[in-house]
Amino acid sequence: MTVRAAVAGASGYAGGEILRLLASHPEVEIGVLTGNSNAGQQLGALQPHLTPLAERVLEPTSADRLRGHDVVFLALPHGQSAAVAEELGTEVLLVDCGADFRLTDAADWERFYDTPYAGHWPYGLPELPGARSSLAGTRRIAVPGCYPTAVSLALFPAYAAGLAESDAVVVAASGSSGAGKSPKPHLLGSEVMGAMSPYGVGGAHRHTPEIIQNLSAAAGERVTVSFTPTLAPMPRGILATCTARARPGVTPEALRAAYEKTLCDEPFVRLLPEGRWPSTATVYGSNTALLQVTLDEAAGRIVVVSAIDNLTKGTAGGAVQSMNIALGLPEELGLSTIGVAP
Ligand SMILES: NC(=O)C1=CN([C@@H]2O[C@H](COP(=O)(O)OP(=O)(O)OC[C@H]3O[C@@H](n4cnc5c(N)ncnc54)[C@H](OP(=O)(O)O)[C@@H]3O)[C@@H](O)[C@H]2O)C=CC1
Ligand SMILES: CC(=O)N[C@@H](CCC(=O)OP(=O)(O)O)C(=O)O
Repeated sequence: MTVRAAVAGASGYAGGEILRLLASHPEVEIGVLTGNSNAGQQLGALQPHLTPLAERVLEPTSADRLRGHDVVFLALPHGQSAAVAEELGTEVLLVDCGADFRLTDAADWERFYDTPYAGHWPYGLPELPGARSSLAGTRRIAVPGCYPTAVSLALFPAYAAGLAESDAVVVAASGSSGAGKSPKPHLLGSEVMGAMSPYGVGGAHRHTPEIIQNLSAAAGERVTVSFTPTLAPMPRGILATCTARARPGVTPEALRAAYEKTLCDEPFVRLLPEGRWPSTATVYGSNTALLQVTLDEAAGRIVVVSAIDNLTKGTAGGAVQSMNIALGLPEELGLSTIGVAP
């Protein structure tokens, strides 16, 4: 099978990472690439690491240009995908890396985003209970946010096994590429280098309802989440430290056994051997989520640390993994679990 794929937002970080993966996907042929302010430019001027595609020219983003492909990846700012989706028929598989179709509750959307609620699509985190069956054969995929990927993979096994009380506390650090390529004052090199800074504190970050949605579905009851994101002086990576009160009687052995049982067949989630802890460097450029879990018996809390590359498993890798499932291809095709070191 040859799958012809277009990428809208090819000049951005997410679009660039999608192209890095598609360029070595054995079943994909790369079709039209679009941008906005950079339309008309050669890709080589914007994404110089994508050498085989350097001479490709970006077209303006429009449904007409994206039509006629088997798959269209949308790596556009929030609020831009719905209009494109409406114009493209259901014969094309649309994979949206933005937030537009992630939330099932319109009220959550309206609280955190400033465009009208567009609806929800099958959610592209295949590891969550029931996700693979909703992705198989679908023509619409909502790729999760990068923090929700790291946090949901860390905590869903504890909730699905009924081991955690329904309030979680998460502190996560992200590399600066999570904020996209367009210039922002707090992302100037001199502001980011040498500092860790919190933002979106106190329930204000828009990923909070998405994390709650995922953990509540796994738990079968409403889970509350206190989520504190921080910006770290690195280009890529998320390290999420996630804790929840353990249910009475939970032992370290039962906790570990639940994680082993839930994750043992997952190609892209790896529970590390006891005593080893994840780090962002290890997953750089790979589609792997690394996890470690322990029980802090004195505090009565489950502690899970997860590391992902925000652009790979946190966006483009998750998008390609979900595309593979939707098209009936082997889930691991075109995706590497091998990182880059040092
Ligand atoms: N960065 C990350 O870690 C993650 C990003 N995402 C999501 O992926 C999407 C893209 O993010 P990211 O790549 O980081 O952002 P960037 O700012 O790096 O890229 C944005 C892209 O969208 C294009 N664009 C901007 N405005 C418009 C518009 N009005 N109409 C059409 N195209 C437009 C830009 O084109 P041009 O440059 O030509 O102006 C560029 O190609 C976002 O929805 C983001 O939330 C999801 C998970 C993680
Ligand atoms: C460091 C940084 O700024 N990260 C981004 C999250 C990136 C991501 O996953 O987000 P989307 O929901 O935009 O797809 C943020 O906190 O807004």
